[in-house]
Amino acid sequence: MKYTNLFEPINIGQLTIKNRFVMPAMDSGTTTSEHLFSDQSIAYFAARAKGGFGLIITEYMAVVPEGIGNPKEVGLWDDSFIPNISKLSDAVHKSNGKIFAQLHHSGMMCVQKNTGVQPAGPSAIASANYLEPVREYSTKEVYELIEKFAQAAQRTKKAGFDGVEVHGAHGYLIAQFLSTATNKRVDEFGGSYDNRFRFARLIIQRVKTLCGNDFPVLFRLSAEEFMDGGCTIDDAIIYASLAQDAGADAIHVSTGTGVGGNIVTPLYFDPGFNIDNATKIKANVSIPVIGVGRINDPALANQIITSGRADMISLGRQSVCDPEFPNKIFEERTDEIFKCTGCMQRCYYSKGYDESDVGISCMINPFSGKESDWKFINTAVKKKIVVVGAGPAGLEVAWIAAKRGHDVSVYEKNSTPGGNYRLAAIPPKKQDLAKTIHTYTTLCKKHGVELHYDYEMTSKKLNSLNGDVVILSTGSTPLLPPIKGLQIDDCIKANDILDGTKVIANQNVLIIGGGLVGCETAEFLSGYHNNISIVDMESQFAKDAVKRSRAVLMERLQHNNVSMYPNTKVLEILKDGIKAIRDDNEVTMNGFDTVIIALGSKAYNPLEESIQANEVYVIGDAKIARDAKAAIYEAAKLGLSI
Ligand SMILES: Cc1cc2nc3c(=O)[nH]c(=O)nc-3n(C[C@H](O)[C@H](O)[C@H](O)COP(=O)(O)O)c2cc1C
Ligand code: SF4
Repeated sequence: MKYTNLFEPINIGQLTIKNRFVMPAMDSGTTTSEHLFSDQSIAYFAARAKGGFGLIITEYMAVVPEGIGNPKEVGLWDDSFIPNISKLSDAVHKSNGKIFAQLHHSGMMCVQKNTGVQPAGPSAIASANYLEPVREYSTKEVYELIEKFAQAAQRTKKAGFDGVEVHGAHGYLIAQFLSTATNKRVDEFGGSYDNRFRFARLIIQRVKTLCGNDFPVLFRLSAEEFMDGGCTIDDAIIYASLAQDAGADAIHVSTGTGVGGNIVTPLYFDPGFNIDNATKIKANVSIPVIGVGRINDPALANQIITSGRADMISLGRQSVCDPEFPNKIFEERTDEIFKCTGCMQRCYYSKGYDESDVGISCMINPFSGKESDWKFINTAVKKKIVVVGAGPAGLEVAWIAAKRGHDVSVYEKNSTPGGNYRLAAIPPKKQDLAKTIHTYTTLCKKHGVELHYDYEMTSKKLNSLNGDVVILSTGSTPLLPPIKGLQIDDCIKANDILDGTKVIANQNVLIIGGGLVGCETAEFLSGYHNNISIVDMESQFAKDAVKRSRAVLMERLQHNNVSMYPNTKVLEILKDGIKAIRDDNEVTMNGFDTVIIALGSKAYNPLEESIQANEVYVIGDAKIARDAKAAIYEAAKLGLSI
């Protein structure tokens, strides 16, 4: 499908951007304690420009040292930063991309341990996140800050940047001035829309004065702040018009604040959820409007641009997940797109897999964030590689090894690839996980991997295949601990529900195990008019889920009237319920039609002992049952090293 409208050039002020794809500001996690971009940060941004993004916006950059929100935030407060940031603009320009710097000050969201000084903001109101006393900026200081913003912009211009984005979103300093929740000033910077906008207006105007009218200025704002007394879309429409009047060349419509949340939204928010807000703003201004928020699909991107709902689309996590998203669309290789699932597991809550795995990356594409480090090097010795199991780990290692020139075959016992990861796509709102598997199999086919399904591997068959290398990625099976009364052969497991083997409707259901699988199975079953209860011996349900996703999942379970019983250790499974210990008391819970087991999984690795190949690797859950993020990372590293 040719999505030609996405590749129409557009002007921001007098600057022409080659297409409609924007990479928004995102902390790369690889800047230095000297407040500089590292070689990896530069390689990371350059890869997105090379992948086709017409406009790259840097992660937020501090206009004054006391405004940093992140201890390693890149600085713009004096000229010494110019050589370092020039390297970034050069790298982006090499691929014909344009680069804007995001000008930032955290205001009341600063913390003293990072800045060394007491946080200050429009009013002496503490951030509910950090609970540190906040000082109110004097009127004189506000005027001084305006000058600092403009001087920072001027430095980016000297460093070859094509424009700046004034960060008026997400509850940082400028947004704090805009928000009725945080601006209670009685001088000319508070009390009315015009006054609350004065700080932003004077920054935009002063940037134009110092940098020239032809130096583009984007204004980013949050369409909704999701906090009591915070800005709503109606406020944002007014501020967007005021930004246009002040001389801004485009509006970037984001959402959320550090306190109200939803700057980065979990998978439960639908793709493109914020575009209606961009459209409302677009109806009230004549400058270009950029929309953002879980845009992860070519057809959706195209629809937004073609229908005129926004002028440009900004892809945060999708650009983390696949730096080549625009090029793959242009070259009609959409099946090869790594589609962001919204899981937040490796980009926002960036927990590396090992000590070398630092900075932003992606669960399904661990090459992201490794631009200066991981390379595909063709193999000098072509090996015959046999992979057993077509879950994400097996498929990932297969396509990477094949791309490097090995002869790779994958054998899968089921008729479809994906293993348990495929089942993880079944609960509501998790459909995008299915595309991960589709992408991996597409890449396998592209690089000549032979895929065999409905193939029950045995040691005899495996040895007769004579692989030089055998990779066992046979996944995991449900954990069934020896609980009294548990019928190992007959019990219903969460996977039986998710794979469609068992259909449970209009019943009283008890789920034993409140991990992510148990909770998501509860949500799935709620759609079949069941009355669900979950028990878990831990005090917290879905405790391993990322914070934001977990919070929304809990809200959704409450909305579905799922009853949750923490601190409940099952002693015995009865015909219609359980006997358990809760808070040192024995309790009986009965009257259930169905009891479902969701107690985790254990490695499934039946073949390792009898293999005769020289090189044998066990990866993913087959080694230790863990999450997909670890399995995929491990598989990618192996694929690059065989
Ligand atoms: C790791 C990470 C860091 C971010 N840092 C910034 C930032 O420095 N400035 C900013 O305006 N937005 C920041 N954002 C928000 C993104 O620009 C974007 O608005 C958000 O991720 C929603 O878009 P998406 O759903 O396409 O990811 C960040 C997002 C992520 C995931
Ligand atoms: S880790 Fe998850 S949310 Fe983040 S970019 Fe990758 S798929 Fe998207």
